Amino acid sequence: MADITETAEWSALAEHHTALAGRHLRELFAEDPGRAGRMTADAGDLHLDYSKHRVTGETLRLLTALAERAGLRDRITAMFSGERINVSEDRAVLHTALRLPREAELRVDGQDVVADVHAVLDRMADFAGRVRSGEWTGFTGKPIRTVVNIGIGGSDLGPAMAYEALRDYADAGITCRFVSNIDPADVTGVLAGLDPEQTLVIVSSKTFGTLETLANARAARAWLVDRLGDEKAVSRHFVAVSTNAERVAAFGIDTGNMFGFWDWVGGRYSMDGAIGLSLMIAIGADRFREMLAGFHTLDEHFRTAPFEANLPVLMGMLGVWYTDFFGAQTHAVLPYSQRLSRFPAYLQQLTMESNGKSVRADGAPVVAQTGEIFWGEPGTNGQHAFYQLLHQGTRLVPADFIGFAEPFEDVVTGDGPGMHDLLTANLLAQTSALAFGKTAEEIAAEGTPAGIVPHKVMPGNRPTSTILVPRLTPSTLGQLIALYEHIVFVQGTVWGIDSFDQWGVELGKVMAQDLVPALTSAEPPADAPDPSTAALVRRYREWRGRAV
Ligand SMILES: O=P(O)(O)OC[C@H]1O[C@H](O)[C@H](O)[C@@H](O)[C@@H]1O
Repeated sequence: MADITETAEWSALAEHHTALAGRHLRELFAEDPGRAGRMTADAGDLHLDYSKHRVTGETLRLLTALAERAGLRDRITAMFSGERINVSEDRAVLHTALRLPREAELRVDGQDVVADVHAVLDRMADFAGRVRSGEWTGFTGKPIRTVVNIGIGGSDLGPAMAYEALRDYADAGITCRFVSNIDPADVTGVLAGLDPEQTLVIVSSKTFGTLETLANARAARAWLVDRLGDEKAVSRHFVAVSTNAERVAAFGIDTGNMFGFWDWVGGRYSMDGAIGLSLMIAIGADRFREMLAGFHTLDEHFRTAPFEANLPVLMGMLGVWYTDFFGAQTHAVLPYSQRLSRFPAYLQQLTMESNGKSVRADGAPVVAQTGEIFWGEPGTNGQHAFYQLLHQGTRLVPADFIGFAEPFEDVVTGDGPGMHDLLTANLLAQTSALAFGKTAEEIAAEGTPAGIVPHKVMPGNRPTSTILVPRLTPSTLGQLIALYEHIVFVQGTVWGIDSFDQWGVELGKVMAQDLVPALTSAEPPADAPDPSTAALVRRYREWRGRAV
């Protein structure tokens, strides 16, 4: 694989960065006010304003040239057609197939992928419909009122985030709860107060071998059997989502109540397939399909739009710009929507598990910084917590602001304004303040004492994307998720890494299993992986009243 940093396109960007790095967004706007109108792009219902970035038209031209040079065009074709681009696991990467319309055609190794996807969706829709209508009952004949999804990572974050995002559309009186952590406080807290007769547990695990999920599932099964007094109750209250039927059966869940997916769907790319069953039960199959159509809209945009008007390409390459040329370490994502409170956490897995790699797909070391550190909180909460650092800290933190024109339901008291307009005013104020700041002269002119002026200077020149969306719906949520999936893909392509494996999480899992006996054995353990850990094991055992 060629070294991307040795290409003429990379060098051109490095030179351009030297020329541009000292320029302020104030100057860039003063010289070219038209950039506000020009530096926007639309995809589906998403409107992106990227004019408040430290870029000129030339930067964009150079960034898209780098994307071309990295082979992005061919990589897009390869992914969408089912080539095995996940090389370290020798798998195709076809989450985009999960949202292909029924009439689409895609065969991989002779297999009709679209037919397979829709067969599962139809089974999910049938099951979800029966649960929603009350036709599917619990063991004692009562309808289901609460769905508990047990899973972790990609088998939790997607549905948990999306359920929260779309809970206003949950119209069948069924609520969802999510259990992920192996901390017993999680499962205990979630099950507390639930009526087992009206609770459906979905055990979600691609591998069905994940320690946390199996431990939580056993805990939930024990709770159910204990309360209902009959093992036979399990088949009415437990269903599974997995790629591994054998393990599902071994756990004691009827594989007739299992919803499958395939090894070509990565865990963090799976919430729009069977892993979304809890969400589908909450909002119904029609809404779920609207979400899939939203995903597909962005897929088609990514596949076909020219790079200079392509949202994932633009945003992905802007991330490369700040990561590799400005040395930015992190990337804030700031949804101005309480409903998207779990979106940053969802994006952390999507982006950081995908692109947090130090070797390229060919096994050679990477040649540039990879993997932006994603973080964020919904606005306006973040404003009263960490925005101080965004505005006046020493670090450059590019940020995505996501806002919606229409609330699901506004609150207006007295003569208004409504709370939603106040929310949006805050979003716009923040991006403007971050970009343009406030100079010492402006602050002094307000009569500020000289000693205080430096404290109040707002440096500005802090780059942001603003994504405006008409309203948060199943479709626009699907569009937003697909946008970030493809941003990850664009960056992974430039960095030359396999964005679809996650070998880095394995060692800790194995070591945890090895440490269990050291913590629990009757006799003091003979060894530990290292002296520090040995000392901590001793202290833990002491406090647990075990022999040391
Ligand atoms: O769905 P599962 O097989 O239970 O896996 C759950 C999660 O655990 C793994 O450790 C991976 O890091 C994640 O990518 C995955 O989503």
